[in-house]
Amino acid sequence: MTRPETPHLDRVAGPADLRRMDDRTLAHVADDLRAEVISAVSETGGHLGSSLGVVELSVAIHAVFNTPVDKLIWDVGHQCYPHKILTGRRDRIRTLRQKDGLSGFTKRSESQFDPFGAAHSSTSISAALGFTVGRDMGRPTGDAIAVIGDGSISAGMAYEALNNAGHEGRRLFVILNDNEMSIAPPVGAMSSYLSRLYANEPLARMKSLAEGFEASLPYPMREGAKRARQLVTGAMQGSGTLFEELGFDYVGPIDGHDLDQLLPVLRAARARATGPVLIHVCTVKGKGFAAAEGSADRGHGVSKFDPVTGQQAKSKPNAPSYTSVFGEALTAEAARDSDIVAVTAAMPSGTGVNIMAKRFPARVFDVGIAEQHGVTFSAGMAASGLKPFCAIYSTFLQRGYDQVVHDVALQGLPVRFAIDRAGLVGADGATHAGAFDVAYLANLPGFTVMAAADEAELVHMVATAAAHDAGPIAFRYPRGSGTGVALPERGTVLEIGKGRVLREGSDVALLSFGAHLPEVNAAADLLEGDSLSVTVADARFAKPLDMDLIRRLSRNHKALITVEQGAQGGFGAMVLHALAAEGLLDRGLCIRTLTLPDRFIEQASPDEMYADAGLTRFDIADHVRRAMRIPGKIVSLPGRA
Ligand SMILES: Cc1ncc(C[n+]2csc(CCOP(=O)(O)OP(=O)(O)O)c2C)c(N)n1
Ligand SMILES: CC(=O)[C@@H](O)[C@H](O)COP(=O)(O)O
Ligand SMILES: [Mg+2]
Repeated sequence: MTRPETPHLDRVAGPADLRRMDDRTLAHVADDLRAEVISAVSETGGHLGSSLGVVELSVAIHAVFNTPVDKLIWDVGHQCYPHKILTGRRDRIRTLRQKDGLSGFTKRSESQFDPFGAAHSSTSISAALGFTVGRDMGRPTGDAIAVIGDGSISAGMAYEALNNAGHEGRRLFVILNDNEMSIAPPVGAMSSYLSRLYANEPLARMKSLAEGFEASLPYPMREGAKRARQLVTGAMQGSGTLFEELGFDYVGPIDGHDLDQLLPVLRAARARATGPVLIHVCTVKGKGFAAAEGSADRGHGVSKFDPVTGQQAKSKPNAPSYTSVFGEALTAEAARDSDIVAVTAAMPSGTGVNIMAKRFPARVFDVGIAEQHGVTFSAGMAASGLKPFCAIYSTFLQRGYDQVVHDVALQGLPVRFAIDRAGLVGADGATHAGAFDVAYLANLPGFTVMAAADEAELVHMVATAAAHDAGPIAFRYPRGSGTGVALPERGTVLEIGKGRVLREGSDVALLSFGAHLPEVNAAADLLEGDSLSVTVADARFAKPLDMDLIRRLSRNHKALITVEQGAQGGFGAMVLHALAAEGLLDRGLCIRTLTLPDRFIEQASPDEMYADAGLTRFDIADHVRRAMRIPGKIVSLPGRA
């Protein structure tokens, strides 16, 4: 595919080159940069819309601030592609999100221009404040600049940071990148508040710096700023913006695609700020690429596409996604039981609850990026007698863990946790890999923890969760397509704590928990080729464990191997504890617990990631052969500790 001509961008090896350019040239660089982002992402897929929205902002920040001495922290980091191109990574930008390629997020190990890694939202202001303290305590660090989106600033953590930063009063820059979009349209009172500020155009007031700041702006912006200040002050009857009430100087809103506004405002702020400043920048998600700007999610996450038409490459899966099966099954249960409600934290389509929302809009709640609140809100609804399904990705639920423990588990409330993206997810990499949920849930008293081996099992688990009022219950399932099994007309309520045996053998028992079952079955086939007689069982439950099944497997086989798509401390650990407690390990049973290794797995395709983790069918078979001491058959498994 022909690549765009980018003569101005070609002159930029790093931000220092931007600082030598005049403002007109910077505008040309921005145009080239936009073309380069579109061209690169058309080959890799990724977070296109957010990156296109900050092209001018990326140029302006690097042109005005002294990065990497000044610390630029992108919230979430999904909008960092222009930043990567400008900071010496252009030659690798077409490896984005691939094995051994550039991360799709900021990453400390990748560049000195990424001072703080991210991928989960709303951390940037806290991290930036940390850098300012480092600076003020003599560390070799300059200014700290956090760039945070209107979606991400709706999270509790961002308010905690604003509150603390306003109180600290240290010189700190927060740039609010307001594109009036999250992944879905943003929700909540904060979003409405920002829209009202947005409506107060034209721009600029800055309470303590106001006169000097306005004087430093070029005419006619100076006049606009003065007018806006009077207008806003009048309109708000003398009160400041929320940010000012929190101790920040507020500048804005300004047009984030106009370098003639961005550059002078950033320069003035940099020259004059003595305390925390919030610069409110309005941008368009997907800016400059019609297919992105015109799509419902503004090109938030795209697969490879035609850079001219924007047409995305669509793979044709031969099975529905787990997410859509969950959404349909939940909707079917909700149709039968009007007490069922659902909660999502800003991911209605990612979690599939949008399917229920179409039919029962009043019973589906998008709380914004607010996992902690989402969990306790669900707990409150459960306490009132409703049946909440709290649908949150495995890694994002980590953020609501104390709420899971303190508000749900401790009170024994029947919140149903639908945990999508369990296991390795591919291109988003380690930050989004759902590795820990079994370990962090199965140790909680009273919790029931299930994992779906295929999409039909998922339907049964939704029915089981709907029927389960005895306490909290969770079911996990992976990203992507199911296995293609036939789906039941209606889910069957599973007996709590009962697994199932899928094939009976006598030498070795493979006890699978969750969606790795096809790989476990394939390993069993390999082992049967070695004349081993193999039992394959699907545990279904990590808690409570099916002790009858585990006793039987441990007594009737020479080896018992557990397999799961999760970290150490999860299902295998539960089985080991139970076996040890019953003295079943004392009789020479050979047992192995196959989990993800004790390290983070870098981005690649899910299959490549499981190979890296040592969890392919060949790895499983080799573990069995080693356990059974069958030398000579073992395939080498280098370095997978
Ligand atoms: C804790 C957490 N929850 C959910 C997400 C998923 N997520 C990634 S980007 C995003 C929307 C962010 O919106 P905004 O900050 O406005 O940035 P924009 O995409 O509009 O540029 C969401 C919900 C996440 N990364 N982290
Ligand atoms: C940046 C972010 O957190 C989301 O956009 C995430 O990449 C979505 O992942 P899925 O594609 O699995 O929904
Ligand atoms: Mg946004």
